[in-house]
Amino acid sequence: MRYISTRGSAPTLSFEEVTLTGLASDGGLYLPQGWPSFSADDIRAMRGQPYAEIAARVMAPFVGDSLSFEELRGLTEEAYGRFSHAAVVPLVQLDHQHWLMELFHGPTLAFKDVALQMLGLLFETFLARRGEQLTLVGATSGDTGSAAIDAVAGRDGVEIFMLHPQGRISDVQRRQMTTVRAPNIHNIAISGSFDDGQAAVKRMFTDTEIAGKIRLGAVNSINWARLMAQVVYYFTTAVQLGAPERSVAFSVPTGNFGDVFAGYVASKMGLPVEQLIVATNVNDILHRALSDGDYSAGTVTPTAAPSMDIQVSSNFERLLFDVGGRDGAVMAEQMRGFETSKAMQLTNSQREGAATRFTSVRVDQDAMAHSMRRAFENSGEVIDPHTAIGLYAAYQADIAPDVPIVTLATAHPAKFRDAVERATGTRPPLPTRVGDLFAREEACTELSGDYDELTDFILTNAAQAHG
Ligand SMILES: Cc1ncc(COP(=O)(O)O)c(C=O)c1O
Ligand SMILES: N[C@@H](CCOP(=O)(O)O)C(=O)O
Repeated sequence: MRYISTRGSAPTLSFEEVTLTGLASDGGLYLPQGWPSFSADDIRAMRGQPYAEIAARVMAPFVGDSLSFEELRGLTEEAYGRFSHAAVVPLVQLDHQHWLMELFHGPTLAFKDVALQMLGLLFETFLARRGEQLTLVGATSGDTGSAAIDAVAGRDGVEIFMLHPQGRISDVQRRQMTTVRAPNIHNIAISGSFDDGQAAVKRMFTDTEIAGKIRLGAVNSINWARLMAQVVYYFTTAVQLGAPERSVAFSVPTGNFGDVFAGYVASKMGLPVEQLIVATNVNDILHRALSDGDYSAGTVTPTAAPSMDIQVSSNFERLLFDVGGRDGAVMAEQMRGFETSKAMQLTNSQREGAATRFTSVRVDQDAMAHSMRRAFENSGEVIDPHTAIGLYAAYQADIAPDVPIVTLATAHPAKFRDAVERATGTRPPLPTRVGDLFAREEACTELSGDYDELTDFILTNAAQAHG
């Protein structure tokens, strides 16, 4: 399997190279040259298999010859052995048509663990094999940060600089990052939004001065391996609900468009996906883009679902490239325009291509709170604000009554205790695996977010730069 950039002028790479590279040197995102496909028999044969086995089967065509199947299965067993639920990603039925896919049983209580536990092991395996080191840079609106830090803390060959928007994430999210003590972990709080942090991180990957000094790697979903690992749970869930004989719809709380894009990949691989419902909060660039072609970024509004407070959705570029005819030159031109004006109009072929699989719903703060209350009162389920947005959209969407609709429960409610308590009157306790979070000491550097200040800080503190 080879990987190509959405902007057409970066070198094509193997899976091992793409995992260690992150963003393409032309500023684009890497995608497989073609989509692997599974037959109905392949999908049927997944029924009853453990999560780690299905994960290895789904990832194998993407990994190609970078790992043998046995090596890959060894890694999936190790990664998913760290989850606190035997099913890894269990399903909970709410009523005759609605299910929750619980993605928060990993070490840091959000869906990011599913991919980042795997990515940490991939980094370790590939770097040891090459005898190389990697400096990871990432931006987080709350969950990627802690999952990435947990996945690499104390590991050889990697260090991480994680940027979060100061004051715009929950206390639990912040402490899950800043209380981890290991010499290879650097937390940075910047003034501004997640979008500001993500823009700085992306710029670092095309900065030749940095490339001359350290090797950078990505933990955000700009890294293809992140998305690959997220494709798996669409398969494990759909086969439990009757695939390949039965089609399933998914409602996905969306920000950076990574999780829902993984669902799109699953459908390209042959999984019968009825529809992908993109659920946004009031930071609704994706809803506007999918409903009337207007992809224009406004300022980010802080909400009670802070992990989705995103206006520039990185992975949307992957979708536009794929549905728009995979023309790197056209995509590069379109994205250059967007980077200058922060606005673009989707072409007709992009709109039509997206409409074949995606629909969208914008969920405001009142609807989100109503959704948390309704889940609690009707089913006794305490759900977090992000999941509530997905579930609200699931009930709004126009899906035939015999099609199961699965909402991705992307975070544990305890991560957002204040918002959950306000909506439901119930304060979820912290699970024991993070029980002493508020007794631990925090460590974090505060920076303005200015690009030169950030890169100076990274180059001054990166062990690799001095190694
Ligand atoms: C809890 C939670 N839900 C939903 C999302 C949105 O996912 P994505 O950015 O992949 O669209 C995020 C952040 O990514 C998140 O942390
Ligand atoms: N919601 C994310 C934002 C980063 O998205 P990613 O999937 O590209 O890492 C977060 O919680 O940090």
